[in-house]
Amino acid sequence: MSSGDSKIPKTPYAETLPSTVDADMRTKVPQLSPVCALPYLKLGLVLTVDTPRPGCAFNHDPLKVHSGNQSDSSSGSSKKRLNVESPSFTPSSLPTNGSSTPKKTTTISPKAVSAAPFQPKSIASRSSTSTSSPSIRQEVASPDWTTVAEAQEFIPQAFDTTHVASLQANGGAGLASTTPFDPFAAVSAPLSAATAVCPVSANPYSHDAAAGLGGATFFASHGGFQPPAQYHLYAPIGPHSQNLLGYQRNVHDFFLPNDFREELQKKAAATLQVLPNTQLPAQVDYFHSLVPLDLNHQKNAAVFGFPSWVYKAQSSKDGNYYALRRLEGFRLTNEKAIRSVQAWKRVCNGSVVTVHDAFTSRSFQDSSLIFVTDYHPFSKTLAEQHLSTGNRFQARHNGHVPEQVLWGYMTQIANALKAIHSNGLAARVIEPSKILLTGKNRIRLNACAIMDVVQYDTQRSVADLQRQDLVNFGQMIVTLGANSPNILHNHTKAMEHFSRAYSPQLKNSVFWLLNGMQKDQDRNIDIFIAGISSQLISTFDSALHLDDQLTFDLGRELENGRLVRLMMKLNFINERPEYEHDKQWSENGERYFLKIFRDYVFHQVDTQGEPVVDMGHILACLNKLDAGTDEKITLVSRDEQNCFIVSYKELKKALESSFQALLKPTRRLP
Ligand SMILES: Nc1ncnc2c1ncn2[C@@H]1O[C@H](COP(=O)(O)OP(=O)(O)OP(=O)(O)O)[C@@H](O)[C@H]1O
Repeated sequence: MSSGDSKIPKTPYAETLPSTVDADMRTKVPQLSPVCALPYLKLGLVLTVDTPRPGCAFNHDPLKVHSGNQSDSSSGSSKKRLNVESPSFTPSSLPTNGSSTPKKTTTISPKAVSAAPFQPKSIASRSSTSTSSPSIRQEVASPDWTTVAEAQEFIPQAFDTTHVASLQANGGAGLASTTPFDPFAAVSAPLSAATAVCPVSANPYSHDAAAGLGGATFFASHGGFQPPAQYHLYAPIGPHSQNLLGYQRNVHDFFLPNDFREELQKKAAATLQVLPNTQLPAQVDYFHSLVPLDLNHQKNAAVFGFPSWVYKAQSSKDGNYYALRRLEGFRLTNEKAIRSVQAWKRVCNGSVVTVHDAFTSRSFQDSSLIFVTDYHPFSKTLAEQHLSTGNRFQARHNGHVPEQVLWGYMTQIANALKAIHSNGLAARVIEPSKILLTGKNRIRLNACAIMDVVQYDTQRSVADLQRQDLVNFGQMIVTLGANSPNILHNHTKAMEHFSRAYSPQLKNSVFWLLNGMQKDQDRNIDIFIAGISSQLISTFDSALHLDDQLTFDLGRELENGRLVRLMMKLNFINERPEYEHDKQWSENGERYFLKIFRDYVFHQVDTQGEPVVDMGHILACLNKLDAGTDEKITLVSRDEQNCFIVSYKELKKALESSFQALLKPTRRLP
């Protein structure tokens, strides 16, 4: 226990919880009177028992935590306090935790035992022969996978092995068997989609013709035993804490990780930020509450030909927040120019900042062009991150950009360009100050659509502009790789630096992009994407890992919302002043139980009369209430003159009926 204590991270909830709570989640387990013991159903704890007084007060001793099968030979005093006749709680689905102590499995009703066990149909035929299987648990836990081995071999539907063979036979131009495919080293033949298509093969996981419907039949009800949902039992989802035993949890298991929570809160704060006494217009078309996002006041017309300013603003149409980019002093001469934004609204891609609208405005006492895009709170540009422009992040981030980070950026920009080019558009601005970093290594192409309006009359074709995108893309990577905004002024030096600092594959890819305008071979974003496919896979894998992590984090929060709703209900009911100073409402009947139950949950005191602040107790009690368990607790009135023994099941019933009574328009007390 003591070795684990030092590893407990600091509480992220210091502002909402006393500092003792965090460590207490694992170590402070109070001792309870026999009837009010065992509140740790959710935490999987079995407690020592003490009976100091009838009020269910905690006799607080942080070191008295025991599993049901642990013996504490070191503490004679704790043994004395142990009342062996007290019922010990054993969660029905809790693993034995390495203990050899046999567990009783009497929680399933006789009806349930006779019910058919759940089996995927694909293995049903095999296991149906083994009718001598002794228990449900064994059947479910050890399906016979030999049946799966007998199934037809899985072949992805859009992939044909003959395709690989034909490529290899074809001089290895497309796919070499030993060396990785690099289209930038030599002229490459793009993979033909037609050759990649093969007849649809059978899916071994489907068990009938309807399986093509997304496996819906697999999950359909099997009509047998449906175990009741046990929301109050928290299943551990990896990654797991190393220093905790199976029955232990700490407070971090129930909430988002600290840094993630902090990041989200900063984003929320940035979104809600307002600027009082500002000189900015109160209203710009249908936007209000403008907050400038630029880091300095220097006018810079280098990118668009007009000085540009960025503001956060709230829409009065839908109440959402947007980023407004204002081009100062722009005069619209051709109505068609601004209509080109319509095509950009259709570009919906995770690597592009979505464009919503564009209009001219005189709200700034001049003629301005305003672009409305998604607002990404707390973001910064790649220039701010890597090139020491701006001032917030200067010197802190201005180091060598690791190769994997550059590859990550390249795959995301490639993704953006793929979406833009396939919509018949060109980005036209790809440079570090116009790429937003909205999360860790997560970037989005910003300021799209603007050049299509301000340089509407360009004579260049879309194909030409798309090839120019490739060149701009390459230049941006070289600039980032050199950590210098002006490196491109000396082209040879830039290339030398890049070749020294990065792998040949990265260098070849970038050189290929830089030659985008050359007509020696076909160059477009699709060919580029095919060439960096191995990097795409590694970026994809990272994205999957992140997805797993977020799902895990979400799982931690999942039940918290349920508990908050429960607490809301309790507080709706308890101590309503409109009923004759509360007496008629809560001093009688079932609502009286709820009232003193609230004391039992939140207002425990120890033998010295000191408040017990233990979140584990609260979580356990509320979960049992929500589940309506049969466990009984003793509730003692505040004057200690009355004592009630009620089960959580009864309390749950009381909670529901009282809440329903509140919802009735003309409430009549039952
Ligand atoms: N859609 C957006 N959501 C959130 N913040 C944004 C958005 N667009 C821009 N910003 C922020 O606004 C600030 C100014 O952006 P801008 O594109 O003008 O960069 P800049 O470095 O000022 O470039 P320039 O010198 O060309 O004006 C940056 O800090 C950027 O992070």
